[in-house]
Amino acid sequence: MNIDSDVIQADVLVIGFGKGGKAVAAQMGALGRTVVLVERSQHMYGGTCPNVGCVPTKALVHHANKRRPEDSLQDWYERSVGEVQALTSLFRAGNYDGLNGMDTVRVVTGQARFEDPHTVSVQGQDGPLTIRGETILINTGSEPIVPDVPGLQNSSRVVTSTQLIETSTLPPRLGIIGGGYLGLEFASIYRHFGSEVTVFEAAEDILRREDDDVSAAVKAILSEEGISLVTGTQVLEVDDGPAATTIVYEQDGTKHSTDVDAVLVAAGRRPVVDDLNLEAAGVRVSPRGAVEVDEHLRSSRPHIFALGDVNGGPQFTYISLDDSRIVLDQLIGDGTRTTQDRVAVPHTLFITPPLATVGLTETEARAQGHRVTVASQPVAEIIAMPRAYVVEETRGMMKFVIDAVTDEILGAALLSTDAQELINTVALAMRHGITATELRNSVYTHPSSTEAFNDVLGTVIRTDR
Ligand SMILES: Cc1cc2nc3c(=O)[nH]c(=O)nc-3n(C[C@H](O)[C@H](O)[C@H](O)COP(=O)(O)OP(=O)(O)OC[C@H]3O[C@@H](n4cnc5c(N)ncnc54)[C@H](O)[C@@H]3O)c2cc1C
Ligand SMILES: NC(=O)c1ccc[n+]([C@@H]2O[C@H](COP(=O)([O-])OP(=O)(O)OC[C@H]3O[C@@H](n4cnc5c(N)ncnc54)[C@H](O)[C@@H]3O)[C@@H](O)[C@H]2O)c1
Repeated sequence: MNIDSDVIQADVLVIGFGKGGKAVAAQMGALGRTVVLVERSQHMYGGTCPNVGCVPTKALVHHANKRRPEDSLQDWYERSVGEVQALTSLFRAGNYDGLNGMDTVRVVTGQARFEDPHTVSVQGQDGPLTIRGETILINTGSEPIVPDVPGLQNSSRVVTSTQLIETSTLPPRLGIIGGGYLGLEFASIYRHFGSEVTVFEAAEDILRREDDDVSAAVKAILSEEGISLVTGTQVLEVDDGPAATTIVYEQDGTKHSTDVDAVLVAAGRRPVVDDLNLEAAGVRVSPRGAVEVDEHLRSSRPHIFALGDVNGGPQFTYISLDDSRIVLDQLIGDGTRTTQDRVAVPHTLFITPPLATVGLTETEARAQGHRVTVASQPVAEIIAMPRAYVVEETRGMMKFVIDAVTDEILGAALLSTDAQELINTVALAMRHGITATELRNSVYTHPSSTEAFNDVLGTVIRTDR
């Protein structure tokens, strides 16, 4: 690493230890470029996903579902939180050592702030430092939005997802504001741990993008599990009492209230840009608060890129990773790859069983002018998939939306055990033009969940003539 009059020089300076930035850092470091990666918190080496996001929450899904009826709720929960924290520590250390252990890469711990378009100052554990980067990557992620509800900001029982998963006391009653990805996943996790859960969603319904049959199947599972979904609601007030917090809300013109022991804010996340002093760098921010980027992820300063949640794109770890491919293509490739190249990007909502989706819904496909064939089955009736019975999870359904003329797979919604894996096969098939008939007639291992495709794709429930 070149040290020139107290200024550290880097070929590549990465701000934030997110997925995309660390992938570029590792690749550029391996090519012999000097890389400095600045992360503001020693608890966040590796970024949101392995520390406070995907990994711990999916580990909690796993632990919550392993609880036996005879286990004490609190003991099981506390043990689970401990095990998940041990796992995240392991991943955190691995992330730090993996990068900092490279001769060409240095991880600096502290808050980064632009001084000019090429210079960043760092305050914190390793600071004060000044770092000059030829190329700079902003990869600072996102943070929870706390809605402007009276009492919410100051309530001692309001928590973010990060705070909740680190608290070893199970809230007997959990209120969740927001019924999106976070809200529904946490509702499922905490219900399985034994909390009474109420979700307050402002929109008229949850999963509005999904077809009615799919969202009805999800809602049936959630409500059979005892999760209360309050939709089309406005939370009016959050009121701390000595023993509980009262959530006052309005639904259908009537005021109601519910007492809870903890309130999880799950109302969306916004890009982290506030402390970066982007004005000093001449980097523009969009009206929605994200770093403005073009399809190659270059900001208004072409040597400064933004990757992951901070650029206002879809907030998923695999999108941040894909951002790294675009940036690497700019730095060392032929520079043709863009955000527009992404097709058939799948998503999974990790309730139990998970809901994984890709492509168009039936409604969207018709709206786009396709004549549609729908193949669908409840999981319990898929004879070719004994795995559902083997793992004792026969709830859910699988649905494929197929072009009735070309046999092209337009989309799928899989509410099923292993759906988070299955959907990647469907997405790959869609990307490579494999038809519904080909996917149906493929040879799959037995007993596996993929075998379901042999049955479901042959079970046409309606087709447009
Ligand atoms: C509870 C939860 C569960 C999720 N589950 C999933 C899931 O199952 N699957 C999925 O794909 N996605 C999931 N997500 C979303 C996913 O975690 C994010 O989309 C992804 O982690 C974003 O990564 P990133 O590269 O944008 O940056 P991040 O991983 O968010 O990293 C940004 C880093 O920048 C640091 N930083 C910020 N400002 C500064 C500064 N000024 N100086 C230095 N460092 C700074 C932060 O401390 C942080 O470590 C989940 C999110 C949450 C909150
Ligand atoms: N499995 C996954 O891939 C996964 C899991 C968790 C989070 N994430 C990512 O993290 C992002 C953030 O998750 P999220 O669930 O916070 O955001 P979200 O945008 O998915 O959902 C937020 C929900 O809160 C509702 N809402 C907003 N203000 C409200 C209010 N005042 N009262 C009631 N409801 C309100 C919105 O209508 C929306 O349904 C997601 O968009 C997703 O990209 C992904």
